[in-house]
Amino acid sequence: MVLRARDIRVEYDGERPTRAVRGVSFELRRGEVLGIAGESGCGKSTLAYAVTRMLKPPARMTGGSLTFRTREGEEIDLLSLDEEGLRSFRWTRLSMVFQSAMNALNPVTTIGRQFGDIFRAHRPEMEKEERVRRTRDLLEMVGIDAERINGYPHELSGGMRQRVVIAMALALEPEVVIMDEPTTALDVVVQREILDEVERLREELGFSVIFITHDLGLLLEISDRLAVMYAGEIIEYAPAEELATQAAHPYTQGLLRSFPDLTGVRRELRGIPGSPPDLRTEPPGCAFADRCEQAFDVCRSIAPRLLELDRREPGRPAGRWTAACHLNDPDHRPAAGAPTTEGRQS
Ligand SMILES: Nc1ncnc2c1ncn2[C@@H]1O[C@H](COP(=O)(O)OP(=O)(O)OP(=O)(O)O)[C@@H](O)[C@H]1O
Repeated sequence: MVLRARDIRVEYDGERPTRAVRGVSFELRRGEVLGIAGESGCGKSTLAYAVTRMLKPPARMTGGSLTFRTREGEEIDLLSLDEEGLRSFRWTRLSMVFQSAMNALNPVTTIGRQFGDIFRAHRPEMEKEERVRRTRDLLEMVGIDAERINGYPHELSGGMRQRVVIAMALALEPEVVIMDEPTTALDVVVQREILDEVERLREELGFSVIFITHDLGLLLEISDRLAVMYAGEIIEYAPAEELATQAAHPYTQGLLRSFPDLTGVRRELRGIPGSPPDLRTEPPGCAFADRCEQAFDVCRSIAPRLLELDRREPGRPAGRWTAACHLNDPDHRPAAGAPTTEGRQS
């Protein structure tokens, strides 16, 4: 384990507060890619900002704990770090790449100087020569000509700028990199090249990744395990490979039906009808019930718990599979043969 989040809760203050993250727990293992999927507005980015301690008002963390275990074995309570502690923690232990990150590069400063700023702040002992050498290495590592060190961001394409941002995130050899829609703004070919690059670097350098996107197909390809979010909660958490064929939660099943089969088999594409609930409200029962084809009476009155399922993870003994759906709960699911469908409300 490198990062453990327990019962994270985040609200956006307001007349009626938006409860954007509602008790999320996960454990990131060393060297793995953990994918976080879910429709727009389900709280993925808010969770990423909470984990990196970058939430700004009106967002407020109202509960939970975050523990980081360093490669030296020391446990750090991230919520107890002060500004100074956070500054040295970010970049060196954990770094972030956000969707618009490529636009965050300073337009009037050379690429080399922007890397230099990171090294000067975190490795003050580094000589100038060493900083330049390291920057050139990093640029080449992400497939950019080292001569670009003296260039400006506007001289680079969007894909190249995003590569620069990824190189910066890796500059101090962090143990965890959080990527929130890092390639969404780029065309498919460039996106693929960058993802292949990230995968290669991860194998070479051994960092763990939390990868956030609404693109479930992409996540199934690149993740070891996947957490599916709905209305601020993780509703299924499972090994990615198996999730594609054995999803336990009707919402995950719906997401899987919403994009073409990776093997190219033609099938009818059906999105999930309806839209996610307003996160300022808190109706009883399962947040997905109104959109669920398999909902039954209990779903509208009792919120399902995230339960461990009896699923095997071949070759991965430590694996766990959890889902929050009454259909998987022996205490609630209808008896075999009984009707399970009330019919979807429209
Ligand atoms: N600054 C804010 N003030 C109030 N509510 C906010 C704010 N930012 C986000 N929210 C709300 O918090 C909820 C979660 O948003 P969030 O951006 O985390 O979701 P997401 O899954 O990352 O979606 P997307 O992929 O569109 O970014 C949404 O209901 C959103 O409207």
